[in-house]
Amino acid sequence: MAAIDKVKVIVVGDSGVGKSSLVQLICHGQTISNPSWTVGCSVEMKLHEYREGTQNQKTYFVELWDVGGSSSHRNTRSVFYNPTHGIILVHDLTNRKSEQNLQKWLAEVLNKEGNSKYKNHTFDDFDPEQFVGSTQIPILVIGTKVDMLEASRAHAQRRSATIAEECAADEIAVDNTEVRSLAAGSSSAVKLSRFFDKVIERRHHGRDSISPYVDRNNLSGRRPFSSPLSNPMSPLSTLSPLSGYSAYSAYSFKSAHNE
Ligand SMILES: Nc1nc2c(ncn2[C@@H]2O[C@H](COP(=O)(O)OP(=O)(O)OP(=O)(O)O)[C@@H](O)[C@H]2O)c(=O)[nH]1
Ligand SMILES: [Mg+2]
Repeated sequence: MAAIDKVKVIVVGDSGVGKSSLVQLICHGQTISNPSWTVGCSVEMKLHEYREGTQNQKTYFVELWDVGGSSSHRNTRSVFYNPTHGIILVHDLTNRKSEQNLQKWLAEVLNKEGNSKYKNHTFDDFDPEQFVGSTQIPILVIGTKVDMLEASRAHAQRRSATIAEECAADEIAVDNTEVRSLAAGSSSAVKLSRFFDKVIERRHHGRDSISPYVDRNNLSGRRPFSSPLSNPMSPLSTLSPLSGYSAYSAYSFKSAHNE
């Protein structure tokens, strides 16, 4: 059986916004009642049908790298960013600061993704519009805790332009405590699937792969990163490619969530 190609999507956002809950929902269609906070990074896998229903349909692995949002790990988490094939920016709809901080998260990932152009940018002078088109890294913005948002506040939240508008990225709002938030056929599920298709398109079918963000290692045709799956020593390598979902915490140390 031919190996299944994969892509790597980075999931970032402030601590407590709901990244791990979201990744569990995306990869396993389950909610987590009492998630522990993520120290380091936790990698979850999902099988995705690229261009489903067309003659180009093909199965890919999507690796979701759920990066712990705690600021105390800011200096070490950059190891998880290179390479990056797609970025999911997560904020808490009841916490406007968490949305404002998405600019910081985007700059952090893109800086560490090896693009010197933004190396010296401080967070304050970061302008996401510079990234539209030039990055080509597909971005998806996800607002969580929509269940906790009163209708009136939802309107208020939309006063200023959002990072999704500035980056011309798709945006979805979810309640991670409800499995039906990403029910098949829902607009959120369709946007998520379209985002994964874009990531795969650019990574495996890209026309101009010499973009500033191309995986450096891949210029020589080598595998862009040693995903746990490709490393025979990794517990993941024992996975049957047919397994629909698999959970693997590559770097996280689970501890009680200090709620
Ligand atoms: N009501 C509600 N609670 C949520 C939602 N998403 C996450 N939570 C809760 O928010 C808290 C934090 O969720 P996590 O998924 O651990 O957040 P995180 O972004 O992974 O946090 P770090 O690992 O510290 O970066 C938990 O108590 C979750 O149960 C949501 O959509 N609605
Ligand atoms: Mg987490």
